[in-house]
Amino acid sequence: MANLAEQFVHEMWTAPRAWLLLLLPLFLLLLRSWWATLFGLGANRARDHHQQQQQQQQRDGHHRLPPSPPALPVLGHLHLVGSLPHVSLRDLAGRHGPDLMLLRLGSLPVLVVSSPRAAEAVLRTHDHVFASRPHSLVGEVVLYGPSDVGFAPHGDYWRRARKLITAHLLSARRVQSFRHAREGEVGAVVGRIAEAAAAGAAVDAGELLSSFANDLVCRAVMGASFRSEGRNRLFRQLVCDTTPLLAGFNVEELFPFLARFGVLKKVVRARSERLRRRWDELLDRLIQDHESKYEPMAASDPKDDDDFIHVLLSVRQDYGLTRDQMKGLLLDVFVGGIDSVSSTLEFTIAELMRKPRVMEKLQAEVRSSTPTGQEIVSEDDLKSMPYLRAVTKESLRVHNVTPLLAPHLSMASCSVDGYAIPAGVQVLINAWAIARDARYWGEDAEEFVPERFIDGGSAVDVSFKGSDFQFLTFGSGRRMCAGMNFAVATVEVMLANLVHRFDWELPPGKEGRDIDMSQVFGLVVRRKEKLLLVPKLRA
Ligand code: HEM
Repeated sequence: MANLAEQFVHEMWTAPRAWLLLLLPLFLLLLRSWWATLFGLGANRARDHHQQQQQQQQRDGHHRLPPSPPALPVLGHLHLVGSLPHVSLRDLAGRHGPDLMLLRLGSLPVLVVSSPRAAEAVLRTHDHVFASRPHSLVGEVVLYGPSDVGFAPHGDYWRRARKLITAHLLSARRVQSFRHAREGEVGAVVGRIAEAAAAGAAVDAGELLSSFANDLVCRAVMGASFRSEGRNRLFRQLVCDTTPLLAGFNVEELFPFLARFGVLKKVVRARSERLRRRWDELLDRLIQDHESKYEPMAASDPKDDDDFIHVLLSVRQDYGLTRDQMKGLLLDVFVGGIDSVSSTLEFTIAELMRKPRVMEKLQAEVRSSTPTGQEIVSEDDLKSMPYLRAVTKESLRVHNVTPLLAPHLSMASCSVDGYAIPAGVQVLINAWAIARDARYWGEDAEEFVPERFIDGGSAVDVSFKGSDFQFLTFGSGRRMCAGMNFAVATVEVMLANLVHRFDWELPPGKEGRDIDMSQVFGLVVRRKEKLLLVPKLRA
C-alpha cells in the first residue's frame, strides 16, 4: 500500500458500508465552502480574526505550537506519510521542523521528534509527562485490558507490571541464568545449517532466524522445547497474526469520529476477539499445566532458571495478578521479543554479505577466540570479541527495527523547546532518522562501519543504553525497552555462531551489492526481500 491515505481507503473498503460514512465529512466540507463563498464577507472576517490570533500566539512564545506543513481538510497530513512512515517523517521534518513538528493524521494530533536535543526534552526532562501510551481498541481486546507492559497507559498497574517483569522475568541475572537454554537453541540452528551445508542447499535466513527467536521465547516462557510437538509453530502463527493489528495507524484511531458510528468499531473488535480467543486457548492450557505441576511450590521464591510461567505463578500473590494479567505479561514477551530479535539478526547477516571485509574481520575474531574443536561458541567466549559487539551496535544503529520507538502520549500540557504541547498528543520519536543523521554521526552516518564503536572510533563511548540521545534503538527513560539485555545477549551469541563454523555464499549469479535492503514497516520493521544464503562448512 502506497501510503496511509491509501491504507485508510483500503480499510474503509473492507469495512462493509463504512465507506459511505466518508462521504458525510466531505459533504459537510462542500457545504462549508459553499457557505463561505456565499457569505464571503463573513469568511474574510473569520480569517482576519484567525490571523490576529496566530500573531498574538507568535508574540507570546509559550503559546506557539510546533511548526506544521500545510494540511488537507479531513485527512490532515495523512497523505504526506508514505508506506515507510519513518522515512516520510524524516523528509518532512527536514523541511518543516528539524527538532519538533506537529502533524494531524486524520483527526489525531501527532508530535514528531527528530533531534537528540528534542528527544532528551521528551524522554528525560519531561519523561513524567510523556510516559503514557495512546489507547488502542486492538490493545484493549487482544492484550487483556491492556494488561501487558508495552501498551498499558502510565499509572499504578503499569508501574507494578513493569517492576515485575524487570525484576523477575527480564533482569540481567535471569537473562544470564538463561544462557544454557539460549546456547541449546543456538545449537539446534547450527545443526540445521550444517545439514543444509552437507546437502549443498540454500537456507532462507529470515525463516531460520525467526524460528530461532520464536523457539527461544517459547522455551523461556514454557521451560522446555515443544518444537517437535508443533506447539511452537502455533505461537509463531499467532504472533504473525497479532503484530499487524497492533502496529498502529488503524483507521478507528486516526478517525475516532468514524468509530463512533459503530460499524468500524464492531469490525475491529470482532477481528481482535477472534485473535484473543486463539491466545486464550494456548495460554490457558499452558498456565493450567504449570499450575497442576507447580502449585505446591508456588509460594516459594522463584529460582534463576525457572521458566516465565513458573515465575509468574510464584509472584502472583505478591503482585495481586489475575489470570488475564498473567497472559498480558506473557504476550509482552511474545510480541516484543521475537520479531525484533530475528529482524535485527537478518539485517545484520545481510550487511555482512554486502561487506566481505567486515564479514572476514568478524570471522577471524570469532574463530580465533573460540577454543579449537568447540562446536558452539559459548557466551563466555564472547567476552573477548569486541568487534562482534561493535558489529551488533552498528546494526542496531543503522537498522533500527523499531524506528519510531512505540508511540508515547502526553498526559498534560507542557512546554518543550519554547513550544506548547497540549495534553493528549501522540508522540513519535524518529530514532531511525536521528541515528542516521550526519550531524550526529559524521559524513558516513548512512554507512555500515562497526569500527566507529571500537578503540579510536568516532563513537566509541556512545551507548544504546538510554543515556545517549543520538542512539535510541531501545528508547530511554521510564518506557525504555524492558527486554534489552535479553535481546542483545541473543543477537550476539547467534551472530557469533552464524559466522564461526560457516562461510556464506549467495545463490549463483548474485553478488553482495545485489542484496536489496528495502524494508517493510510494521510494529517491527523487517526486510522486504527474502534472503537466501548458501552455507559452507568451514574447511
Ligand atoms: C533488538 C531487539 C529489540 C528492540 C530494538 C526493542 C526496542 C524497543 C523499543 C524501541 C521500545 C519502546 C521504547 C519507548 O517507547 O520509548 C520497547 C519496549 C519494550 N520492549 Fe523491546 N526491543 C527489543 C527486544 C525486546 C525483547 C527481547 C523483549 C522481551 C523479551 C522486549 C520487551 C519490551 C517491553 C516489555 C517493552 C515495553 C516497555 C514499556 O512500555 O514500559 N523487547 N522495545
